[in-house]
Amino acid sequence: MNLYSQKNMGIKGLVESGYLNSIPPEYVFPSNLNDLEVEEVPTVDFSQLTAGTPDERSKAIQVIGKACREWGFFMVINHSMPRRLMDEMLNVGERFFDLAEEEKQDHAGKELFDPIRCGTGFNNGLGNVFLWRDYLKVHVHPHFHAPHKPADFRETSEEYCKKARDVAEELLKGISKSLGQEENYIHKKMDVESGSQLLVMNLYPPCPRPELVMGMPPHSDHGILTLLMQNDVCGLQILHNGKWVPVNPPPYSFLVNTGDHMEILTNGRYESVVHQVVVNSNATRMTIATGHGPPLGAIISPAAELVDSENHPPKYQGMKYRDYIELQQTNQLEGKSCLDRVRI
Ligand SMILES: O=C(O)CCC(=O)C(=O)O
Ligand SMILES: [Fe+2]
Repeated sequence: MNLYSQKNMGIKGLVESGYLNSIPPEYVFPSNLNDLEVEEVPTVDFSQLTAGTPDERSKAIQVIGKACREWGFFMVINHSMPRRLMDEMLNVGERFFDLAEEEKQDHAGKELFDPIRCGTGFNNGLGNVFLWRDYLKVHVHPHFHAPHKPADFRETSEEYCKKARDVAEELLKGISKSLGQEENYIHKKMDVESGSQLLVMNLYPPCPRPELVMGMPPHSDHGILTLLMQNDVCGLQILHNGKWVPVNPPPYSFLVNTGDHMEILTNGRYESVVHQVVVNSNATRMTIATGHGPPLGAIISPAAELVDSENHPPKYQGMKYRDYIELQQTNQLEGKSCLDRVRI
């Protein structure tokens, strides 16, 4: 089988084809798994943030602020997304990846900003290493899109994405407060109302030699905030104080992280954090992320309120969000190398 047909088939197709006697060399990824550290990622109780007593609310805001300063990642429990909907979303995602290759090809291999794009996670064709991951990416805000198959994808994902926005907006209020600003501060600065929202479904099939491959290489997310849920299979690792920390989120929680545009807006107070995905030999992992960002045409610079020319001069220059995404996605993903391009 040649590389071309592997790319067309996706990693799921390759794994299920029965051709996989050994790991094709294009998938072998240099290992960085020597420094694993077990640590507890902070947890935010969403119900205390949104419906708690004033005391509970201010404690929740403190937890968020500390998590953003020290981790850039936190788990969210007791949130407003119905469990039923999380199950339905995983189920419809699974059925999307189960579609015949020809049906998925309707959405495959198109341009970066096409509303619906699916494919297999080779490193944008630039690097030589392929990733052990198939994906579907759908632009769901300000204009909603959905693949036409499975038939219930549209209805389920529309409800899910809307409710994910609600959760993200409440968290952004808490984050704004934790910065000492009024609750709609980030909302206004980033024009979240007409902001972009991207739905990403990731499928990581089992791999006979998981230590040789990578689900997703170390990277930071380009937007403001990412909300991630997974089936019951773990694999995400966060780079924290120089060590990789594996994350075990409780069932039905969200794993939330701040992206590069949060770092830019807050002038580095809340940094985006590098994370990666490893795979395993016995179970398929599926994750569903919604990435929340400013409008594609917006240029975000460090906020005047968070800059002071003496102690905190601006650290980043503004770049149109669309150009930033393009820069990140058309270069080989490597840690925070994209953010370095706008660093002053
Ligand atoms: O699948 C995961 O656990 C993380 C995915 C991710 O980092 C991303 O989609 O940016
Ligand atoms: Fe990510």
